[in-house]
Amino acid sequence: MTSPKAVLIGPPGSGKSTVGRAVAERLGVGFRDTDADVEAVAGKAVSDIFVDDGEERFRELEATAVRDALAEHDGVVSLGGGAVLDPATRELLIGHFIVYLQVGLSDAVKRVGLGSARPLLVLNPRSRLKQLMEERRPVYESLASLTVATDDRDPAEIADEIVKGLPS
Ligand SMILES: Nc1ncnc2c1ncn2[C@@H]1O[C@H](COP(=O)(O)OP(=O)(O)O)[C@@H](O)[C@H]1O
Ligand SMILES: O=C(O)C1=C[C@@H](OP(=O)(O)O)[C@@H](O)[C@H](O)C1
Ligand SMILES: [Mg+2]
Repeated sequence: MTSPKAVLIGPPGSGKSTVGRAVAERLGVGFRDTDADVEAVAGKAVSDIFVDDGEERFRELEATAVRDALAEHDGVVSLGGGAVLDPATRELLIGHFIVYLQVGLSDAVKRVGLGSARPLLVLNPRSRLKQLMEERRPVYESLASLTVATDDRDPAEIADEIVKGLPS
């Protein structure tokens, strides 16, 4: 049975997509990002799915993308920040090696910027991000096999720490 070497979770701007790719490179394995998988299935960007079809439809596509990635992929998988809100997804994550990337509000705000690529943060990004981070922190903490701080650290250093922390 295939199983990912690591599954990255954490809020938007914690670096899941960037660091996940770097971890996969270090391990010489493939990388999957469930947002990219959703975009491939829908044939459009996450932000367009939110606008055209609504968040609920995005969450359905996301739950399926996560389920498929966990079942099929034996490299590194990065989830979207909100994927863990789905109870069925949380259930499927049990038993996997889950890496929680921690980030403080000010680094997260700097990293996500003011662009519209993250539709949940289009209106008032700083306060929305603060709210999301506070609501979700207990969920991320409850799932984590390994927690890695990312503030004031570059992706290479974070990826090295994750590789060192993987089970042998
Ligand atoms: N540790 C880091 N330090 C500085 N910038 C980072 C770091 N990790 C990611 N970034 C940058 O922050 C932005 C968001 O990163 P991304 O990997 O998309 O985060 P996530 O997938 O968790 O939302 C990208 O522009 C990325 O280059
Ligand atoms: O936190 C969220 O609910 C979301 C995070 C995004 O992914 P990143 O965490 O990779 O930015 C993306 O899945 C979508 O915009 C919703
Ligand atoms: Mg991402």
